[in-house]
Amino acid sequence: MATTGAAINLRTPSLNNRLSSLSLSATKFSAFSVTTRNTRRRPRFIVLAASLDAKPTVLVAEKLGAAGLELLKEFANVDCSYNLSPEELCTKISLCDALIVRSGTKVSREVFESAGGRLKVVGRAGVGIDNVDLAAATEHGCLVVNAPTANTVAAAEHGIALLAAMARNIAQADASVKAGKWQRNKYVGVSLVGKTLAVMGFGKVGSEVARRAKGLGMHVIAHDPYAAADRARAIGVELVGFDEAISTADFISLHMPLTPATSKILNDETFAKMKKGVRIVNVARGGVIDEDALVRALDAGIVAQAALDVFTQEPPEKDSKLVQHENVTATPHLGASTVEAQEGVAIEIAEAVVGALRGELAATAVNAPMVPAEVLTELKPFVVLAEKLGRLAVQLVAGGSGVKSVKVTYASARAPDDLDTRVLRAMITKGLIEPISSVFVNLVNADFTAKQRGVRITEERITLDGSPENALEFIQVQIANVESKFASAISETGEIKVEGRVKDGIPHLTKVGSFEVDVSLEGSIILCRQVDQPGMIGKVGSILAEENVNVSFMSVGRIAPRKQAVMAIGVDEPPSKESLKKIGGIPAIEEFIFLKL
Ligand SMILES: NC(=O)C1=CN([C@@H]2O[C@H](COP(=O)(O)OP(=O)(O)OC[C@H]3O[C@@H](n4cnc5c(N)ncnc54)[C@H](O)[C@@H]3O)[C@@H](O)[C@H]2O)C=CC1
Ligand SMILES: O=C(O)C(=O)COP(=O)(O)O
Repeated sequence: MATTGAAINLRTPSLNNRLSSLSLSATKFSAFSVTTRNTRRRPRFIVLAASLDAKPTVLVAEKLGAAGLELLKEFANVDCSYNLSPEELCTKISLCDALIVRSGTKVSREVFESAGGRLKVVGRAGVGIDNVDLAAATEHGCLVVNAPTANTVAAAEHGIALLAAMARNIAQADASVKAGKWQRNKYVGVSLVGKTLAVMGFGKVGSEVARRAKGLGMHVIAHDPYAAADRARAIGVELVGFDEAISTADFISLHMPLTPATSKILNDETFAKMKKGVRIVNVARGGVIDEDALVRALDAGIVAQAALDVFTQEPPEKDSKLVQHENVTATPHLGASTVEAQEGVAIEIAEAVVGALRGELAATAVNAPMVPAEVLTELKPFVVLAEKLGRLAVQLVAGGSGVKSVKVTYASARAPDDLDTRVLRAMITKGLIEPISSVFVNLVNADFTAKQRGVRITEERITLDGSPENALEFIQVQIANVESKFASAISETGEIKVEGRVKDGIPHLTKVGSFEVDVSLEGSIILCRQVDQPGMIGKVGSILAEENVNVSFMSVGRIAPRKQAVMAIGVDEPPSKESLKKIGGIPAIEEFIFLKL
């Protein structure tokens, strides 16, 4: 039943008038299309999909570098309110489009729930996002971005500072001198040179610590289940297993994130495996150490000293046994606190937040796929196509059918692993779900929302021959086990099927059911199935012209001359019910549907 044939394009600024006088027939061409240039609008790549007509409001809840604040102020109203109580934060948040925090603010589920859907982005001006409830953010479609690079060196330098200060009792000796004492024998330290340092977590900070420790003449080993051995080898570090790292080290420096898997990773059991007299530095997160177990290990002399920048509870209790321990050096979470790092972090997070509010995909998104900028640029028109195909497909479903199973097919000459379809899948989901619910869907919550609504989306790749110049040839969306309001949208295999391509940067609908059409996906669309005969385009065109509805694109796909045909008409304005009724009343028209894009 598939239709074939060439398409011709006639470009004209006022198509309706011409159509009514020309009464064009489709009989000469198995596919015929007319487009007007002036209807082209640059599709905006909206990820957060919220139109910010007024200036957005950004709540900055912790101190941020001046350069970052300036950047934010150019784009948004900035409310700097520090030291808010959890209740105050929940009250304020419903008036904010974005929130910027550091490690001192808990962005809990209640915050997202109190936001009433307005909060679109949380910016973490730093690395660790353990203070943000990511699951709640994702469920509420709120993007979380961080500033992962600007404080790396500062944190590594602080780690090294603590390492050296601990080994030479700097803090204790300083306090002693200030107390009027001169205790040269008490504060004899240990040397770093030749000692083994185990870097736990060989990421950005860990590898910078390793590099610096090598410069101090230390033997550096590292443990990181996800790090590449060649990256470690390149700086002369051997990657080893967890037990080997902790049992051979004279010094252990922690640089992994706090996650359920790393929570209390140092505990009674693991302290027991360490060399007696080991020294520990923690610039990561307090929660990676069982702090009570550390106190026991310090008391038992298993751990000779600890230098801690981070604590499970910040600030810790005044009488915390750990902080008060004479072999503990403590700093108040200062790892990222250098002038340089704070300026860098502030700029990094301000750019990420403004970009996200503008609808750009954030490169530092924590709860959404991170897609390289060049890939995004290439996929942009397909992203628009994907959403519109989803939107069209779901509007073709007959009421009460319930969308449960959707298959998306991507046809491309690219190798499957050379095409990142996550953004496309998210946008198809957005298109499918938004027209039938009040849920706001974006790249962040698309998969979650689909799952929650019981919509199963499967993806399939067709690898085409030919040059992989274009990222994609076409995208097909099929909805199985449903009835359609427009029977012609059901394919030979029984699913609702729509297919689209990008032509000249503009998304086009190129197939409905088994009918090949060609209509640019702008404005809205009328689909009609009719008996193929002369004068049909003209008749429909004149009805639309009567009420000044501008036709942007028109195409007819048919199975055979003078048999059934599907006419797809792109319109800039939605026609009135009366006009649609008149179109439906044309004797040769068997069924029709009006679809909003
Ligand atoms: N004290 C402070 O002010 C600062 C603290 N940080 C903390 O340092 C942590 C590390 O920061 P970056 O190096 O920038 O992050 P990163 O993401 O570059 O590195 C973390 C590394 O930990 C590894 N890892 C994950 N699970 C592990 C496990 N079970 N065992 C060993 N390694 C594991 C990862 O594979 C990754 O290579 C952050 O999560 C943050 O909590 C970061 C900056 C400043
Ligand atoms: O970036 C991180 O993970 C940090 O721990 C830095 O925290 P801060 O921004 O100084 O509160």
